[in-house]
Formats: sequence, structure tokens, C-alpha cells
Amino acid sequence: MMEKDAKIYVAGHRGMVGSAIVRGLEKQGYHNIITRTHKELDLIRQSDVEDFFEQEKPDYVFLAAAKVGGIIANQEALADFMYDNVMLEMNVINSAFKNHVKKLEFLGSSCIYPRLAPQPISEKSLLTSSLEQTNEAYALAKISGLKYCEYLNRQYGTNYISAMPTNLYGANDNYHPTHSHVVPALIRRFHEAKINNLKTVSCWGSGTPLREFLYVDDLADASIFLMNNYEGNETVNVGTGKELTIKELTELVAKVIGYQGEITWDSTKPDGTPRKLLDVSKLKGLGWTYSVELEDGLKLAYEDFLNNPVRAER
Ligand SMILES: NC(=O)C1=CN([C@@H]2O[C@H](COP(=O)(O)OP(=O)(O)OC[C@H]3O[C@@H](n4cnc5c(N)ncnc54)[C@H](OP(=O)(O)O)[C@@H]3O)[C@@H](O)[C@H]2O)C=CC1
Ligand SMILES: C[C@H]1O[C@H](OP(=O)(O)OP(=O)(O)OC[C@H]2O[C@@H](n3cnc4c(=O)[nH]c(N)nc43)[C@H](O)[C@@H]2O)[C@@H](O)[C@@H](O)C1=O
Repeated sequence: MMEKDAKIYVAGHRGMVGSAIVRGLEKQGYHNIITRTHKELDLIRQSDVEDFFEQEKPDYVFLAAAKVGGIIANQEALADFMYDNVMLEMNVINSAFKNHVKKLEFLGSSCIYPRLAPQPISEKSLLTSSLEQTNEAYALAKISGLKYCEYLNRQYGTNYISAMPTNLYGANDNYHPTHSHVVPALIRRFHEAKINNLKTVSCWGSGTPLREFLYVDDLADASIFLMNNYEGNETVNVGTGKELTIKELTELVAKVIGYQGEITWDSTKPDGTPRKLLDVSKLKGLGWTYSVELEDGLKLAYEDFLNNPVRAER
């Protein structure tokens, strides 16, 4: 259990996940949280990261910094997604180890599992067959991070854990029109279609892939829960255990936003993995379940989008 006055470093605190973890920690009474912006500390720079850990000596670390993006961002920049993420993870985890951080939690993603893993996807599916090509580089980087935590535990007896969230959405998301994930992309596109009275909105792929979505404050709550309640080398899936097709998602987003036009499908865009539903029984067994249903979370996310026009521009 983290002590309430423990020094906690949240890496990536300006991102969607990192900012939700900071909110969650503050809500639970943790008050000694340290952060650095990307500008203040580029986590790819090894000696800068080492200096930071030597000076600050955090007790606990949540690693929520990463180069992140949706299907097209990943596909277009395989090399950058691998380099940035591998370097950043190794620097932070290694510096944590060298500076005796008591516990570190590494955040990966459900894309670490094989493209055609049996569904729902158990933690045991890791490295059992080939990855989805559109995000292979990101997945390999994330697998390296979680394995490095496991290897440190096995070789040196550390207590580093990893969590694998399903697709996330919510406050402070990235609403870039082409490089974001599907939920923020749809919120922006349907909103713009509504205010411009457009008759049709074009979405990507066939609409048939199945996805699972978790509201980011639930993910933050689960991350803090795992830091306080889980020890082990095997990763832990974090999701809802519920899925829907992308077509159903587009209809739900259109409903929440109040867009009544037609939805068309751009088959030149990739579908990605056909189905990605996490088996969340391990997390449930530990005592945690999600609380925000998708439609309610989409309403919260849309509210956030409307209230933050500057971020919506990025
Ligand atoms: N979003 C999702 O659907 C999912 C996310 N996750 C995981 O959650 C974590 C966070 O994702 P999310 O919050 O969505 O992403 P964001 O892009 O919103 O946030 C990532 C943060 O990391 C920072 N960052 C990136 N590179 C560096 C660097 N070299 N040095 C310092 N800071 C850096 C970014 O700063 P800046 O913006 O200034 O570059 C940003 O604040 C990731 O590990 C991701 O894999 C897992 C599953 C799904
Ligand atoms: C979290 C996860 O995120 C990525 O994997 P992904 O699940 O494929 O994520 P996505 O959100 O980009 O797309 C989901 C589905 O939705 C369809 N889709 C429709 N219309 C839009 C659209 O407008 N934008 C986007 N992005 N997708 C759209 C799209 O074609 C696909 O079928 C990886 O980065 C991976 O590394 C990762 O970790």
C-alpha cells in the first residue's frame, strides 16, 4: 500500500491517462506527486532521466508517458513508435531500479496480444502468435517494457508490475483528426458535421471490427488499485469485458452528439485487428470492476471536448 505522503512520480501527467492518474491520486489523499513536462524532461534522453531520478528519488512510479496514437498514426510511423517507446521505457524503468524505487507500474496496451488471440484475451495469450501489423512496432515496444519489469523482478527481486488497458477514451484525449484513436476522432467529426449541417460523415474501414472501451478515470482507479493490491510478474488486463462493433460505436457517438445524418465507410482505411476483447477475470478476482458505462463516458468525453477548445485543436 502506498503511504499517503509517499513521493509518487507520474510520468506523462499531461496526457489523458497520466492526468487521470494524478486526479485519482489527489482524490485519494496522495499529496506528494512529482511531475515533469515533456519539455522539462525528455524521457528519451538517458542521462537526463538518470539525473532526475538521482535528484528526486521517488518512492513509486506510474509510467504513463508514451508515444501514443490511433491506427493510422501507428501504421505511418512504425520506426518512431518503436524507438521512442523502447528508449523511454528502458530509461525510466532502469533509473527507477537504480534508485531503489519501491514499486513501479508500467502501462502497456491490449495490442500486445496476438492479432488472432482466442477471445476474450487472457494474459496467458502473450507471445503465442503473430501481432497485428498496423501496430506491431508499438506492441513490440510495450512487450519489451513489461518483460523488462518481469526480468528485474526475477533477477533482482524488485516489485514492478504492468497493466494492459483496453482502448481508452475520456477527458484530456487527443482529438487530432487523423492521428487520434477512434473515439476522439468520432467525437470531433460528428460534432463538426452537426455544426456545419453536413449530410454525411465518413468513418474508416468496414465498421465490422469489435472493440472494448474503458473510460479513463476507471483506468486511473484500476491503476492505483493495482499499485496498492497486486504483486506479480504476469501482466493484468484492464477493461470492461464488453464489446461492440465500430459501426455500433459510430451510431452511439452520433446519438450522444445529436448528429442525424448518414454514416458512410471509407474502405481505403485499415480495420486493424478484427476483435480485441480482454478477459478481465484476473482483475475482477483481485476485487476491481469498472464503473462508467460507455454511453455515460461518451457524454463526459463530449462535455470535455466542448469545454477545451484549445486542446481539441491539437
Ligand atoms: N489512449 C488509449 O486508448 C490507450 C493508452 N494506453 C497507454 O496509456 C499510456 C498513456 O496514453 P495516453 O494518455 O492516451 O497518451 P497521451 O498522448 O495523451 O499522453 C502521453 C504523454 O506522454 C508524454 N510523452 C511522450 N513522449 C515523451 C517523452 N519522450 N518524454 C516525456 N514525455 C513524453 C506526452 O507528452 P507530450 O504530449 O508533450 O509529448 C504525453 O503527456 C500509454 O502508455 C499508452 O500505451 C493503453 C491503452 C489504450
Ligand atoms: C489503443 C490501440 O489503438 C490502436 O489500435 P486500434 O484499436 O485499431 O485503434 P483505433 O482507435 O485507431 O481504431 C479502432 C477501429 O476504429 C476504426 N475507425 C473508424 N473511424 C475511425 C477514425 O476516424 N479514426 C480512427 N483512429 N479509427 C477509426 C478503425 O479503422 C479501427 O477499425 C493502436 O494504436 C494500438 O496500438 C492501440 O494500443
